[in-house]
Amino acid sequence: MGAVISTEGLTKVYGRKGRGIKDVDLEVDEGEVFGFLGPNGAGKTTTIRTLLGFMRPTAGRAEIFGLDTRKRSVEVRARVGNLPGEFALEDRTTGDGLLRFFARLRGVGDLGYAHELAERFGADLHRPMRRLSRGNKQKIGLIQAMFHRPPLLILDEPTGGLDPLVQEEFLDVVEETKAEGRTVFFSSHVLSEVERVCDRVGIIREGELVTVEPTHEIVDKAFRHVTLTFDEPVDGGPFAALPGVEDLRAAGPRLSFTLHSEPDGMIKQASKHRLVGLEYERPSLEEIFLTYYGQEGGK
Ligand SMILES: Nc1ncnc2c1ncn2[C@@H]1O[C@H](COP(=O)(O)OP(=O)(O)OP(=O)(O)O)[C@@H](O)[C@H]1O
Repeated sequence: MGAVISTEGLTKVYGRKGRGIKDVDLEVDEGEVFGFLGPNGAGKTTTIRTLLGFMRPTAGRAEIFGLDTRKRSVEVRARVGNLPGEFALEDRTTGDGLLRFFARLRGVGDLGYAHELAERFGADLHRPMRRLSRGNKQKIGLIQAMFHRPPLLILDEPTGGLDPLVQEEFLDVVEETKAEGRTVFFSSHVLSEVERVCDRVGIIREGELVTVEPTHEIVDKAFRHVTLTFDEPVDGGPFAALPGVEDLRAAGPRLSFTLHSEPDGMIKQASKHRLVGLEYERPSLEEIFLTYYGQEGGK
C-alpha cells in the first residue's frame, strides 16, 4: 500500500524567534491510523497546517496522495476531511446549516451519515454555533470533517473539550473508518486514546520528530508505577535487587517503585508475603516524553 501522507524535510520557521518545526519526515500509509503526539507548543498544529498547504513551508515539501499540497491544493482538499485546531465559528448559523453548506460545497447529496454522527456524538444541530459550548462546537467540527467519508482524515486534537463518553464514541468512529480502508491522522496529547486506536505513533518535541514507532512498542517500553501493600512491614531489599526495579521507597507495610521490566519477578517475590493491595499504573504521557528527552541527551 502506498503512502497517503509524505513529507520530506518539512520546515516552518516563524519570524526570528518563533520555533515552528524543523526537518519533519513523515510517511503515513493507506488504511493506517497514525497518532501525532506532543506536548503543548511542540509543533503539532504547525505540522498539520504546513502539511495541508495552509501555510507555506520555509523548506521541504509535503504530498498527500502523491500530490504536492501547495501546488495541487484544490485536489488535495477534495480528498481530506480536516478538523482545524481551533474550530470556533462565532456564527448565527446552526450546525445543520453549516453541514448543508459543506454538503453543497462538496457535492454531497446524502446527509444520512452526518445525522448518524450527530446522534452518536450528541451534537446539537439546531442552536446557533456562537451559543454552543467549546465541546459542542468541536462535535460539529468533527462531523463536518467526517460526514462525506473522505479517504483521509486529518484531525487536530479531535477529542479536546469532549466528555469521556463522546471521546469513546469518536474512537469507535475512527476504528470504523479504518475498517473501511480509510486513513486517519490525528494529533493528541492523551496516550490512552492513541493507544486504543493508532497503529503507529510519531512524537514531536520542540519542532522535531523524535520517534515514529508502532504504538505497542511505545507503550511496552514505558515503565510502570507499582505500589505493593502487605499485611505487615516487608524488607524492601529483595525487591530492590530485582531487575528493572528503580526508585524503591518503603513506608511501613507499603513498597513503591518504578518497574522497567515485565512484572513476573516482582509478583513472585511479592507472593512470599501476604499481599493486601496492588497498584500497577502506566506513566503519564509527560513521563514518556521525558524518557525521550533523556535519551536525546536531555536537550
Ligand atoms: N503564528 C505564529 N507565529 C509565531 N510563532 C508561532 C505561531 N504559531 C505557532 N508558533 C510557535 O511555534 C511552536 C509550535 O506551535 P504549535 O501551535 O504548532 O504547537 P502545538 O504542538 O500544536 O501546540 P498545542 O498542543 O499547544 O496546540 C510554538 O513554539 C509556538 O509558540
